[in-house]
Amino acid sequence: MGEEKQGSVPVLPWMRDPVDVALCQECPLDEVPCLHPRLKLALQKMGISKLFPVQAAVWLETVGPGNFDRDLCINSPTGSGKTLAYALPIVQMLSNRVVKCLRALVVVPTRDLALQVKEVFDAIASPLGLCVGLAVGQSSISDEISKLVTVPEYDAGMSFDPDDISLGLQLGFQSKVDILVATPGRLMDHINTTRGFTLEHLYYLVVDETDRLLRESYQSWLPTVLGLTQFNDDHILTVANSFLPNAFGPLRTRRTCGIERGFKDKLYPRLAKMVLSATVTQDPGKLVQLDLHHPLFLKAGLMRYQLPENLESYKLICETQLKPLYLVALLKTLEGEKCIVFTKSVVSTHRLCTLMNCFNNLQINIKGYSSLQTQRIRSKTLKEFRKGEFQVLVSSDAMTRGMDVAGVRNVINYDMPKYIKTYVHRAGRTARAGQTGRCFTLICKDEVRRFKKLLQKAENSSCSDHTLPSSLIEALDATYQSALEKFREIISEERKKSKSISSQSSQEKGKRQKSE
Ligand SMILES: Nc1ncnc2c1ncn2[C@@H]1O[C@H](COP(=O)(O)OP(=O)(O)OP(=O)(O)O)[C@@H](O)[C@H]1O
Repeated sequence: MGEEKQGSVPVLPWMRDPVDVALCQECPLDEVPCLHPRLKLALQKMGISKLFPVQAAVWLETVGPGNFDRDLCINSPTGSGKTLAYALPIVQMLSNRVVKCLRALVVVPTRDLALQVKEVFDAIASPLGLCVGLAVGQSSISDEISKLVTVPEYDAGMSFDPDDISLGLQLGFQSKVDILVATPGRLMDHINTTRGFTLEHLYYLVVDETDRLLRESYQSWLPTVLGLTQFNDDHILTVANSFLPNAFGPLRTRRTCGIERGFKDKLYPRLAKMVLSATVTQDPGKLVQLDLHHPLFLKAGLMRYQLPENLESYKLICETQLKPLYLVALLKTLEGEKCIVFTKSVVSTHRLCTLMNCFNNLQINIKGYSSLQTQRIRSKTLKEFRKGEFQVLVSSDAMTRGMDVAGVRNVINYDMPKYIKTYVHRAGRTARAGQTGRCFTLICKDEVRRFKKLLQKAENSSCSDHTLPSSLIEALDATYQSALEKFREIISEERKKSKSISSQSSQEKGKRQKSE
């Protein structure tokens, strides 16, 4: 995760004059203008009685007087409720749709985040009769397709010639979903190969964790999506209309460059976009890819990066070789509270988990969570963590963007983050939705200055020293030494195993090459 090079004054003019979300008040549901009664009921069922400031601000710019006239770029702290901020207006706007077709696409960087976002949509969209789909590659592609598209009867069993997608054949397909939550890779699979999957009727595009998604191009998903939603071909529409006169009916969404929703004398809807993150990029080269229309920048606070209001940050200074010992001591003092421990890489995550599990009588349940694991294992681990079946989740950064786990009271940076962005996203796994939380960072003396400089880049970042009783450290020392011995044995076994596997596979490769 690289830090951007430019200074803190944004280059793009629309970023220099943001709407301050913090000036927006929380809004009780009774006072939310035009809120659909069933949407209100669904929110109440979720235990929500008022909109958070960012949700109220987005509502005003979308459903409210703003009427989606401008695309929104939203920079609001972790845990401030960005998911509902974009989900609510989409569901409200689609609540009076007559025919089901894919109208809203939400793109997120990871599968687990997609599952989380889908759950939020399900809770508010189902009561309004809207269907939400998932394209994340969790199940087989055919299974996913069967949940996304209805294949016309006349077409069932017909073999598919990809060079022969005539419009007539496309017409009988029907979307089974109104809203789709997708990761970029699987989205591209459907765009490229799933018959009947079309973005032609799309009204709303959400790019969540925008800065992360813009960093990686994922098979050019963004230009592809934008290209497909600017579809305009009168000839094809004429053919379509003569083939099945009422096939499109109220769905017709011809997109023509320069014809915009909500602007005078403009007849057809444009694709409305909402892009969000707690750390929105200021890089004009990246932002331009989103092709935002008259963008409105909604931002909380004065500084570029903001930590949650009720977060307390602490530094715990210790010698590098004693870090595992201090971590165990710290966890013991946290007495069973849910914690996420962040390391610098998947390898460090594996090693730290292994070492921690070598401690005799630790009485703390620890599990690793990383991209080295299969999706099934990761989902299982996350489920157990949510249920509180174990206390400490050890992870590296990539997988935890946007993760919302109730009751996480502490975040521990076992390795100091290199960038403030990383600190913001890690620390943001706690102190969510106005709750309190603590973020501890383990550092050695040499890192103190660098750490202070890093935190100065964020609002609400005051950081005190945290000390542990020396008696506790001394008491744990012998256990630590024996844990280290066990750990070395395990690691050397693992090395031997991986060496023998790699020599076996190179022998097999050699044999294959000889026989060819
Ligand atoms: N209006 C509300 N009232 C009460 N709780 C809410 C409200 N809106 C959201 N929440 C809760 O706040 C938590 C954080 O919301 P969400 O995950 O949308 O945050 P976020 O801003 O997207 O954070 P991140 O930047 O980390 O992704 C969730 O548990 C959500 O259920």
